[in-house]
Order: sequence, then structure tokens, then C-alpha cells
Amino acid sequence: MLIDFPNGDGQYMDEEIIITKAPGSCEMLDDDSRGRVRQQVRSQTYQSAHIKTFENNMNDHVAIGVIFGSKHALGLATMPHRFNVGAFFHITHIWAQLNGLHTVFMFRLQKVNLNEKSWWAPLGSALPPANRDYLKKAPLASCIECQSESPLIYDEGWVCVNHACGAMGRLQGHNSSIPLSFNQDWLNERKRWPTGRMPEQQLAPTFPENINGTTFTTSVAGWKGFICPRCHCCNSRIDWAHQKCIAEGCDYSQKVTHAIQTHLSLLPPHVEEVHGHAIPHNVHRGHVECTKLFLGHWVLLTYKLCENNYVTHFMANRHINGRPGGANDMLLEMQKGDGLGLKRPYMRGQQLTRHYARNFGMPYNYVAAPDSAPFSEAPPAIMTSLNRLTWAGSEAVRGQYYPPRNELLAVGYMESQRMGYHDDGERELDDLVSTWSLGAPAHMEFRIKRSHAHPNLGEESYDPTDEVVMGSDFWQSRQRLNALYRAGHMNAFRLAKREFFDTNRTEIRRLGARNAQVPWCLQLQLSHGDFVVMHGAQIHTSYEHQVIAGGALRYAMTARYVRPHLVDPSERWRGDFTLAPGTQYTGDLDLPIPL
Ligand SMILES: O=C(O)CCC(=O)C(=O)O
Ligand SMILES: [Fe+2]
Repeated sequence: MLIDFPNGDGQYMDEEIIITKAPGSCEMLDDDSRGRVRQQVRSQTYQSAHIKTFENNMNDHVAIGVIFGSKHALGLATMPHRFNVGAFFHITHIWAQLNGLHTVFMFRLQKVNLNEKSWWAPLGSALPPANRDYLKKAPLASCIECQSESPLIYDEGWVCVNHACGAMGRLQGHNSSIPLSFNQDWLNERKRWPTGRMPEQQLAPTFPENINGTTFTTSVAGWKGFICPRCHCCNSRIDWAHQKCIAEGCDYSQKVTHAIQTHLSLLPPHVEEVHGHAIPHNVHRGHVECTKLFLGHWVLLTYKLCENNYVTHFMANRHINGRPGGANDMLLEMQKGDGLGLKRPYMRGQQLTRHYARNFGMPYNYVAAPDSAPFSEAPPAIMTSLNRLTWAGSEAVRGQYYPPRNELLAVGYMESQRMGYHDDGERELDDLVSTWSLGAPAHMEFRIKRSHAHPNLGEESYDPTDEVVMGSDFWQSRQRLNALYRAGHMNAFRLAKREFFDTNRTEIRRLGARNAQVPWCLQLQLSHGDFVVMHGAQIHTSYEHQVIAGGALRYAMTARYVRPHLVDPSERWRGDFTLAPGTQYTGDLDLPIPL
């Protein structure tokens, strides 16, 4: 649990006790006196997952690890880092109170280990008492309306804290919600930790020594983060090949050497290399159509997502992958040295992506020029990938001219890493994106973007000139409806519209609900050496894709074309490259096909 409340309103913390609100039901709103602050906008419900989870933890004696953020304003010791390992706590009380008109749930947590002084205690505070009086309690009282009993929590007087009672949160005999100041007797109460033992696991596990060369380095425990052995700051592993402490003034840095993985060591159990043409395990649903083509040793599956928008999956086999400069060699190349200097980029503010990445070639939009290494300095693996990806792209769009790709994004995935739903539709890019998969397998999923899948369908606001995306809610009915409008049959259009809404009202409401998920319509099972080519602008405007990597190590090399006239002229040189004559990749089509 992270305790990081920037305004201390209604919350409390001392050396042993924390009182905090259940998360959720808040939005950032303007406040006259305080500016933009997080405010309660809905009542919380007792049935919500957050509250149930904490209730289960309380009933099942599950200790909760607490991390302190530096943003809390509760007047204890200053927090040395942005995030700080606190201690194990247990929940002693859960109760309801009013926050304006809204019901909120509150938790009181008590430190499990009461024998040791907390490191966040204010300077000069007394040592914890040797003997505790666990029987000393705040007075109890019962509600005159619901008869439920609870302690005197607030200084202002006793209030009912039963969420189901009409008198909840109101001082008995008054009809207003109360100001919040906690009763000292209640704060001083201590509940005996029922198990009598400390939690089994460590809150700040010691990082194993000598991890280099072991598979630990790419495991979740390995990449998630570490506590700096020098200054105790909580750190993520930002660099692919280093553990560096980000705390100001701390220069701790340790090289991480990963165990070398081969295409064979990354094959999932019971899966073997494919000798013949690969057998697809992709799934397409609904409106998506598939065509199949054999090209030498390749199997090409082309999925039509909508008119002029295609995803082509090139499935490789062991003969293609085993060739010099092929996927097997490339996988080893990628693991050399510093692993290409991949880093976990920041998404927004302080949040890191899960995957590691590095851009090469022409910079664009999100990639500040210095963050895109020029091709003239790129390792051979990058140029080999670019060469192959250019072939895959041109093969997928046969007959149409596309310039050679001038930008390459190398992405590395460790255990349980993924790239969540996104599109690659930046303004500077053309509509051809090719990716080469190396190492462990992955799922790649495509779905219609929410705004297109569940367009705002209201009878009054219905706009027959809106674009209808294939596969979106009621797309065929809407296409028929809009055709009547376009043909000028206004009466027929009005009647058909009325019938459409009368028939589908309930379903429209269900699909348009805030939490309605959009399912994927295409799922590709990507194996080592496969290419994926996305062709068409709507794949990025109406659709989005995600990649869920499996196994211990996977790379994706994605080539795009950045339109040079949209790049600062002084930075265009980063995308320049020349291929040595005769080295252009041609798809291994010369490989004999064994009979
Ligand atoms: O991991 C992959 O195969 C694709 C990655 C991707 O979608 C991207 O780099 O934009
Ligand atoms: Fe992408």
C-alpha cells in the first residue's frame, strides 16, 4: 500500500498508526481556495473490490506492506526519498464516514512490530513502551437508529459508522456531517497482532548476490526493482544492463550481465523448431478476413481489418532463421555488450513503461533527437534488421512504392513484460510499419479503439455522415441506415432510424457502458523470426494493438518511415544509411524447399 497523500485532509499518521481513506471515486477538480485538487465525486460502496480486499485482509490477519511517498504532509520525519519502505501494518478498523454528501470508507492501520521504534518517528520521540496495555480502549456506544456498536472515533462526539444506517456520519442529535479530529484514546488503542509472529516475507527483500549470468536478471524479481544497498532508495531497473540508483547524490551503479539465451533455450516447453511451412495458430473474429500465401519457406497470412487496411503475418521456419544474418544470429547479436543500451522509457511524468526500448535513425515526435542514435553509429544488428524489415514491408505492399525505412525502434521484453494497447500513427510516419520478432514468442492483439467500437449512439444525436468502422457496434445496420440518408430517402431514413433505436436500445446501453471492454478481433501468435507488417492509416486511427511477450527474453525490431520534411533539417542525417551493394535482403527465396 502506498501512502502518499499530498493533502492530509481526514487522514492521519504517527509512528504506529495510519488512518487513510479507501482509494477511488475521486476526480481532480478546481477548488476556490486550494486550486486543482483531488475531490470525492461519488459515494463509495461497501461491495467495491477495494473495500472487500481490505476487509478480507483484516479478517484473515494478512499484514500489509506500506510504502511512504514523500508527498504526504503529516508532519513526521522527512522522507529521504520519493518512495520509502515503511513497515508491515495490519488493519484494525474499517468504517464509513461522510465526506460532504458522499460516503467514504476509512481504514485504520497499526504497525505489526510494536517492539521496534519506527524509522520515520520524529526526532527525539520516546522509545516504544516495553509493556503494552492491550485492554485499554476508547469508549464504545450504540446507534439509536441501527443499534450497531462502535468506538468513539472523533473528538467532536460519537457518530454511527455503519454505512447502511441513515444516521451514518452525523453527530448523534445533529443533522450535519462533522469536522474530523481523531479521539486520542482511540488513536492510543493497540490491538494485539493475532498471529503473534512477524510476516514471513521481507518487506525489503535483499537482492541476491552474484546474479550475473543467471536467469534471475530477466525475471520479474530481477527487473522490477531493487533497494539501493548504499542509500536504501527504491529503484526500478531502468537500464537493460545496469542497476543504477536514481537518488540524488548517490552514484551506486552495478553492471548486470544476462545469461545468454538462444532461440532454442527460449522455445516454450514441447514446442520445436518448424522444419516445413509454419502452422498458424492465429485467431480472427467477426468482420476480419484472412488470405494465405506461401512464399518460399514463408507463410504469409494477410488479415483485412477494413478496406485498404491489412496486417500481414510472415511466419518463418528454422531454415530461414538459421541462415547467416538470420533471426538466430540476430538474437545473439542483440545480447552482446550493453544489450544495445535499451532503457525503460517514461510514459507520463514518473511512470516507466514495462518494456525496454531504444530508437535508431530519424528522430520523430516523441523521440527527442539526441535519444535517437544515428544509423552511422548503430550496431550491425540494427542495420541487418532494417534491411530485412524493408523487404517484408515491400513484399506486403507488392506493387506499391514505399521508400526504404529510415527509423528503427528496438524493444526488449523480459519476463512478463508487454506493450499495452497503442497505435503507431504519429503524424510524421507513413502508413507502413514492419516488425521483426526475435526470441521468445508473443501474442499480438488488434482491436477497434473504444471511441470507434462504441460510437456515441443516441437517437437525437445520431449523425448519418459519421464514418462507420467495420466491426464497430451495429456497423452493418448503420451502413444501411446511412446509405438511405446519402441517397436522399429522408422518410425511409427516419423510419429506419426509429426502428433501429427501438430494436437495439438495451444493447446500445449495454455496449456503451463505461466499463464495456472492446474485445480483440485479431490475435497473432508471433514466433521467433516472424514479421508483422501493418499497412494502412486506419490501423492506427480506428484500431490499436498490444503485444504480450512470453518467456524470458524477446526483442521486437520495428521499422518505420519518418517523412524527412517534418524533421528538423539539422537532425535528418541520423536517418542516413547505405547498404553495401549486393547485401539487400530478398527473403531467402533461394533456399531449396525439401521435397
Ligand atoms: O513487440 C512487438 O512485436 C511490436 C511492438 C510495437 O507495437 C511497437 O513497437 O510499436
Ligand atoms: Fe506498435
